[in-house]
Amino acid sequence: MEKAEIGLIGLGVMGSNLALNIAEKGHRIAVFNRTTARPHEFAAEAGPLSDMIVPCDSIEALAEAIQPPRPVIIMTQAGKPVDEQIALLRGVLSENDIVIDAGNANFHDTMRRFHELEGTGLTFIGMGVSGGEEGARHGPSIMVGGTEDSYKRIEKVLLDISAKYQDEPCAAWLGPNGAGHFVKTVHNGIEYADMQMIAEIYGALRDGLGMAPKEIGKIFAGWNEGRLNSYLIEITAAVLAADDEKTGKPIVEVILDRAGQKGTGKWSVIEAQTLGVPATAIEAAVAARVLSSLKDERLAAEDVYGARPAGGFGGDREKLLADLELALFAGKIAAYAQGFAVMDAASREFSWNIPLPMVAKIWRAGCIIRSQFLGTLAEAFSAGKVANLLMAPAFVTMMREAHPALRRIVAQAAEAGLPVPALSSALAYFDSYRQGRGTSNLIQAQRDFFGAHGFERIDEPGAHHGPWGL
Ligand SMILES: NC(=O)C1=CN([C@@H]2O[C@H](COP(=O)(O)OP(=O)(O)OC[C@H]3O[C@@H](n4cnc5c(N)ncnc54)[C@H](OP(=O)(O)O)[C@@H]3O)[C@@H](O)[C@H]2O)C=CC1
Ligand SMILES: O=C(CO)[C@H](O)[C@H](O)COP(=O)(O)O
Repeated sequence: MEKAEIGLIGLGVMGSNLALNIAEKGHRIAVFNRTTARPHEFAAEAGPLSDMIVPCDSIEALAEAIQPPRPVIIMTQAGKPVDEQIALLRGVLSENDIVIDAGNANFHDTMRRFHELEGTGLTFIGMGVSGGEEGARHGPSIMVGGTEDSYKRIEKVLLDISAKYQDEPCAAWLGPNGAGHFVKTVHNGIEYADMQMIAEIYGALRDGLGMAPKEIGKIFAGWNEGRLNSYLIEITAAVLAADDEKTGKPIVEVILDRAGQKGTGKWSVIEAQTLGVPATAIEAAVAARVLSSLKDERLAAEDVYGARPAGGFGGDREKLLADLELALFAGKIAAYAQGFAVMDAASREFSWNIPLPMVAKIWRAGCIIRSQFLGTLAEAFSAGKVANLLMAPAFVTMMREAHPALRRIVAQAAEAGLPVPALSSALAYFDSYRQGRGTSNLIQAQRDFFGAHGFERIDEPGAHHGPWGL
């Protein structure tokens, strides 16, 4: 039988769709799965693509089915399963073969795995894939970390299967070892912030203005035609328009207000803190998911403190809706500024040299946060390096227009008792970032007072102590 060009382990949601995508683009693929009946079922269900798929019922059969040097994609649950699959592959692969982890790995694991395979003759690639089920099937955004040489060896397949933005493939090599998975982690951190801010605006429309889901859905659909045009706004409109088959009610009304998480948002925040980069909107979004999970405690607290009175958002309705759209846009700018600052700091810390304009470019299509906004962002980064996205001339213009609306919405929400943690964190970040004279002179003095930590003066260099008279 003709040998396959590439292998894949893990025929779950992402792996099976990625395998179909690879097969459809003309690359013969060998597949293996822990539940060994699955590869045969999968190949049988693949219709006209079946001829391009080689089902394997053992890891040995997988290795045997691929033409050396073999690239093998692992698309299993992240963590221990990946280490287990690598251990199995080490027993059957040989010199120059490439092991590619395409799941949502923590980049520290990716760096460890990369170093563990050094000197074995095998090479490791950590590859972030975004786009969910549909993206994996028809074109995801692909963020690759590893040696440039190993990337070049799989580049053709990756460019073929990736999403295209105006014919430009949304796949790229972003740097050595952990760079690809780090970028995917921050992508997800930004995704958390985007989703949380959208949910906060939904809350303002639902609880502040008393609007019904379908009405809110139409507003989001309208916004999707303008500056907020993005996949997440588009699916929000679709979700709000959908009815539950069981009850006939809007589906969003029967879904519990408790969201789970798998770790990438939290990792973004941990790495931001470790690198000393403020990522307040992402932090607020992660915390909001945690708070959402405390459903019973929230109900008990509502009993104790009383529910907030309904409504609370007033004034001219058209102006208010325009403010809500602009507020979401301003929050988005701040969240992306934070995410890109985190990647920039990591790139310097780990000497990855991540091409930030390229990151923005490969996020323009295929991934969950794809948007018109990322086109503008890619142009801004390509025009020259800036300390922060908030300092890029195009974004200065946009933020000047948008931040007053964010301020009005956060103020109204606070007054009405409606939580808008990500939006208010984004505003506080912006206000702190553009405040030439802050208040940390007092923090310096306090630290010196209680711990003799010393402080800097505005009028002479060196460390000084205050007249505390202790
Ligand atoms: N779903 C999404 O939208 C996205 C997911 N990802 C990431 O892709 C990866 C796969 O996710 P997804 O496809 O959604 O997950 P699924 O749960 O759909 O599939 C998981 C796959 O992993 C296999 N697996 C689980 N545990 C083990 C183990 N201990 N040893 C070997 N194989 C194992 C399963 O095999 P079996 O059939 O035997 O159970 C199955 O093939 C994850 O890292 C996820 O975070 C990335 C981007 C988007
Ligand atoms: O990577 C993804 C999208 O880009 C996955 O869907 C991921 O699971 C999303 O994160 P979480 O489950 O924590 O919401």
